[in-house]
Amino acid sequence: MTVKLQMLGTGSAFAKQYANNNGIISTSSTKLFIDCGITAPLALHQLGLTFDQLDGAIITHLHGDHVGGLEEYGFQMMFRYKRKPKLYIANTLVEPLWEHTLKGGMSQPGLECLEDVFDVQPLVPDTSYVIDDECSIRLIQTPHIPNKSSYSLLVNETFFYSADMRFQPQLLEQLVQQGVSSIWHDCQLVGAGEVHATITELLSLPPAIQSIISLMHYGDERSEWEGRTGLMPFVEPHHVYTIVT
Ligand SMILES: O=c1ccn([C@@H]2O[C@@H]3COP(=O)(O)O[C@H]3[C@H]2O)c(=O)[nH]1
Ligand SMILES: [Zn+2]
Ligand SMILES: [Zn+2]
Repeated sequence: MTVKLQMLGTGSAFAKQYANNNGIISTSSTKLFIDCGITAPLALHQLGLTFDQLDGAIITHLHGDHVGGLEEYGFQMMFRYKRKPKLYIANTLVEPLWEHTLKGGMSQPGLECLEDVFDVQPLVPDTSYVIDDECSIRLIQTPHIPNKSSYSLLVNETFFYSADMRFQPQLLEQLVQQGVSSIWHDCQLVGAGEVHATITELLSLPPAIQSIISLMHYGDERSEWEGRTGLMPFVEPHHVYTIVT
């Protein structure tokens, strides 16, 4: 049972040296985007991949660096590849993703809801879903923007992918106690962490937790922080990581 994760990009929403923090999670039989932001179509192309090589996407929340590539993904799959990709998304985000994000560009006769474009798999948060023999996923609602739903992702109950979330030391502690052995966390290197965890906050975690954290969703200042992130390495874009063995 092996699950791999390759990041198309590891950058913050405003980063220009690193593409949006979007990944491709894969098992021997399934390949899914984790988020599909503005830069995802180009980043995918630069990796030598095409949309039809993926089975679908898992979506964490509705910011452009996480969903801004879905219009092109949906249209390419519809008109070029003639197949509906799976869209794993929290049940609370199905309607807003269509009404507030995609409808303006995608609605036309025959395309009137998200289900007309994607094979929508609405996920109930805190519930585990089997993707295939090797992989299960569970969404956990985590705080990001006040009054907006946003989710982190637990893979096989052992790998935690924060997506975008504020510093939640108690949650991280609890996850470790429940058996999580690897955490990929978004990280704001400069400025106040209003909607993301800052590096200063993450550096305050006990060494035992830091030692299982890798940093993603970082800004273009990354090079100034090499060697200054405690026990927490940066996730490298394009590197293929085995996240579950
Ligand atoms: O209240 C807010 C809302 C947003 N923002 C910025 O806009 C970005 C949107 O994508 P993101 O969630 O990856 O990162 C966010 C921040 O960089 C912010 O600083 N404060
Ligand atoms: Zn983001
Ligand atoms: Zn966000």
